[in-house]
Amino acid sequence: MSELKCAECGEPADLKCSACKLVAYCGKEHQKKHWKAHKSLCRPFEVAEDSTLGRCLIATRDLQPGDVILVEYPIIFGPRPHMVEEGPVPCPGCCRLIIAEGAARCDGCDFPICNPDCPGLKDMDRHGHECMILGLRDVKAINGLHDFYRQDTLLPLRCLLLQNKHPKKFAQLMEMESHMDKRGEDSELYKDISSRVVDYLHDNFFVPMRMLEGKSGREVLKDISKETIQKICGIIDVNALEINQDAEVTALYPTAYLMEHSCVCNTSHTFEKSEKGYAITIKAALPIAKGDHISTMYTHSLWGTQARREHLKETKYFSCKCQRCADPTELGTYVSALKCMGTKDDEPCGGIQLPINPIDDNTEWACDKCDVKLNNNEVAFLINQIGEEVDNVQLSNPTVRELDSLLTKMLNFVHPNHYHAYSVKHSLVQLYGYQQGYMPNQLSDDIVVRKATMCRELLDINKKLDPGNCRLSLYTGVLLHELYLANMILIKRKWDLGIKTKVKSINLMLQECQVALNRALEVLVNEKNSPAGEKLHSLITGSKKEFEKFIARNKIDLNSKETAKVVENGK
Ligand SMILES: C[S@@+](CC[C@H](N)C(=O)[O-])C[C@H]1O[C@@H](n2cnc3c(N)ncnc32)[C@H](O)[C@@H]1O
Repeated sequence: MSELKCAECGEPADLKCSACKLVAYCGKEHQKKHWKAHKSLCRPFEVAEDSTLGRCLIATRDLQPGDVILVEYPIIFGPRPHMVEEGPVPCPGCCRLIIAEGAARCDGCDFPICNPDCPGLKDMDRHGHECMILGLRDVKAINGLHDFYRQDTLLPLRCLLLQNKHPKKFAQLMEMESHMDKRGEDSELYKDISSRVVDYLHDNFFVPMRMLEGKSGREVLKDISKETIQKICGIIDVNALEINQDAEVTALYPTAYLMEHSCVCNTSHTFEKSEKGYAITIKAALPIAKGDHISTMYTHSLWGTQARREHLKETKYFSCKCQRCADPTELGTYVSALKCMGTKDDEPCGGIQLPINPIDDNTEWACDKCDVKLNNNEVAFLINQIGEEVDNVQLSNPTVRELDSLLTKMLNFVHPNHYHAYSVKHSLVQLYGYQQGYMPNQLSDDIVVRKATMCRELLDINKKLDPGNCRLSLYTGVLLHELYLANMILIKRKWDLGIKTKVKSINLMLQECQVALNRALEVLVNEKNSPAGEKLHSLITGSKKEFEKFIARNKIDLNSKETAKVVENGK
């Protein structure tokens, strides 16, 4: 007789839910009846094996945007595994950034901490367990804190510690892809991890640990081999997710890691706060049909194809061939397009250069108006040079004038939608109206119009690159808010001159403001746990109240005929 019991009536059952295989029923009728209760728990995907992707997730039923696909807790989490040579470091208890010099020290291991009452210090799922190992080194550092207390090695150590405390979780972890075949002993990465992680842990903590084990006759950790530590570092690099809330945490999840990459992914995810154990919730961001692959994005949506593919190859060891990578125009955005330098009848030809086959690393770039061709390396060289200049200017706290002139110079070489131009324009729209000399009352109408136009252009790019608002919601939120502010400057100027809603353009701008503010709050829903998202959300909520007061004070009817038109277009 079946050991399974029907989830509806408790009678013996042999019909398992085909989607999650976690519950069973005595028959179809009870399965149907139980669906309402089971729906939110049922996992709407199965794990499949693909010859290119490895394991991946396939939808087992149709999903609509907003449908929950998965909620789960991490197997392990800890401070980001990147070495910090100077500047703030994460507290091992809570991962919040602290200045190590002069910080309080942990009673158990002497690592710099945020404060002695940090609850994570004694928590065995956070610092508590590793502290026992770290405390075996009896030397303390006064100077050279960054070399001596290496928070970047704590996550690999926490992974190693799972083998005794949570052997099942350790086994789950070790099943993940590490790509050790591509990170062999001769690779720079292997050598770097050998000295940065393996030797550090061995020399400082595992040598005294083995001595103690010898004396006590009790084994603390079975496997501390360099192969296992290297593999764990590979697993972290390939599978871990970054949680950037008020602390910089890196976590590994038991199922979420199986999502494949796509540059136009169909899910979004959010993390609960530290108190709730950093549970991840993955939701459909676009309609997903039964049989579709469930995907996320491993790289930056606002990089061009060359940069994204190179990053994926270097860090995740595969060549992306997704719909966006395969399209020379990148979904009609032209974010990698160049201006052709060729001439026709002694005049600039006015054409644009695009890669002939963007998923071929040796592709040529051809002009749509003349015969000039460039090779991929020449393009990479030019784009890297422009990128370096953009980074240098952006880091120097630039003035509007400096950014404007950088943009003008850059537009001799790249399409106005190029991602480097995008980055400069995104900064500019946030400086017009804020920087001395460019305060709202100092801006000419032309500049305000320029700000609004840039916002609309960048929003159009965001919509094409990230239709499900999975990755660019903060960028989109900022742009929608700046569009509202630009419109309001123009509206108030015209209002003061007595030109009111009779004028169609003012009506349209008012309606665009309303749509922009509502949409901005909508797109920020998934950012509620990020400090930047929270701040922006409250700023926009304030603007919305201001806007509503303006509408009420001036008795404006936003429901005139054109409203429907604008709302439709804005959606
Ligand atoms: C986080 S893991 C995903 C799970 C993995 N497929 C497995 O079987 O464990 C990331 C790895 O999956 C593979 N992968 C993910 N997305 C891919 C894609 N779009 N094309 C090719 N390989 C992909 C790559 O090997 C990549 O390093």
